Amino acid sequence: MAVIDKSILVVDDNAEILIATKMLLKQHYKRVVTLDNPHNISDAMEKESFSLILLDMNFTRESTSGAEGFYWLKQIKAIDEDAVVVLFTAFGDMSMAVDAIKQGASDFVLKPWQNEKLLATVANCIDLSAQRQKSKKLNQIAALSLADQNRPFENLIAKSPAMEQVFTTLEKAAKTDANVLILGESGTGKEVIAREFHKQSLRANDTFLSVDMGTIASSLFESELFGHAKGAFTDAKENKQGRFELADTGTLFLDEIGNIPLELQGKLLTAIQNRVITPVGGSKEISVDIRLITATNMNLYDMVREGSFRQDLLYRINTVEITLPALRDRPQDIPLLIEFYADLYSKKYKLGHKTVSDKTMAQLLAYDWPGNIRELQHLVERSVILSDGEQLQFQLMPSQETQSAAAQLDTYDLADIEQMTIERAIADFKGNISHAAKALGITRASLYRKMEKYGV
Ligand SMILES: Nc1ncnc2c1ncn2[C@@H]1O[C@H](COP(=O)(O)OP(=O)(O)OP(=O)(O)O)[C@@H](O)[C@H]1O
Repeated sequence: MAVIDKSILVVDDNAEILIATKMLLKQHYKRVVTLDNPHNISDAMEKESFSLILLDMNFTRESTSGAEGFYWLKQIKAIDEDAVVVLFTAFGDMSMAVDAIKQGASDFVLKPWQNEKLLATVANCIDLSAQRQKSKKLNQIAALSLADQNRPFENLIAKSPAMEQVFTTLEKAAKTDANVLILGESGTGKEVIAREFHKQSLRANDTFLSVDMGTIASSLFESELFGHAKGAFTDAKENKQGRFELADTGTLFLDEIGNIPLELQGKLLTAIQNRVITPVGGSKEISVDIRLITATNMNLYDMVREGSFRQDLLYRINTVEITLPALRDRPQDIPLLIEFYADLYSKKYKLGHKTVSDKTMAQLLAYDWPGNIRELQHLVERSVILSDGEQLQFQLMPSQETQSAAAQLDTYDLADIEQMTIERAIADFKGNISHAAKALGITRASLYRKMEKYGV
């Protein structure tokens, strides 16, 4: 019979019981650790993770109340609330069993035990806990992916020669586990390409987890990435897995990698190098198997020169490096993208087929597209909704000069001033949302909210 790669801890003051359980369990489980003194439990748990702990209920001679078992159960749960504990007692009764389960034990075994029954209980509890862990992980992934569910589509429009180069690299590198760095202006499709890498990789059937480092408060970076132990800080009410652990066996996409503060860059480097993380407030290292893809619209090479990005981290994440062309540099794709989104939004809003006149298309081709495909997508959506008749009309963003003149308009309306300032910042930073948000003194997330509000 195959031995399962799991560790089990048995705690009992009776040496014969320890020997007997060890001999029995060793035939089925790779590692069985025994302790005759419950005071050593926390040390043992610090050193390794156990899939199950078999715990005696009475340690002091003459003791039959089970109170000690309940005490140690509580201690174990305080160290790891997900620990699977099966209690052992010679004096079990139903009410004690119910109490033990209420206090977090997974099951109860009466001594003397029948080997078959003990093995079945251990196997069931381990299975149940694995299922619980899996569904906990899926729930956390589902919560994180809620925003993704609103993505209108997964298609990729790219026929231009500039994008061909990108696809050649993608085809060569997708099936390897090499780290990938995707560079490019905001809205050029970095996340779309990262997803494509995942879809074409050997991990395609596993999780793709995207984390926008631009929207996480810097005080929470570490716990978001590496997780935290219960009690690690005031709000840490329970153990929480970080994004590295949630993406285990899949792909982790760290967007806006340039936003990671220097102090965390070293920790990130260690995690990527060793594929091992330690949750905040935790003492145990956890191995993670992830494929790392990162992206940014910042110039990481300049940041290395300025000392705000670690060179060793850059060389670790850029094994494969792709720079996505700006939309203005792939004009062949503009008509295809406009057609695609016009069709998508016409169907979405049930507004009938829409077309673009040659004159309008010429204007669109000559336009600079500072916000790249994201801007095109929003413009087409707005145009589908607002254009009268079958032909689409567009309101293109005024040039920087017109924008500056507009900013000097004499108005006291705060909302107007806010909108103008936002438009000016976006134009000044050529659609780079991170830089514009920084200049405006707000987060990227709140800049996006304001852009939505003003229809920028
Ligand atoms: N090739 C493409 N075909 C169709 N739509 C695309 C393509 N590339 C990107 N898009 C769309 O453009 C929008 C912006 O793409 P994405 O979020 O991937 O850009 P980004 O470069 O990651 O932006 P940011 O730097 O702001 O995070 C998305 O709505 C995406 O669906």
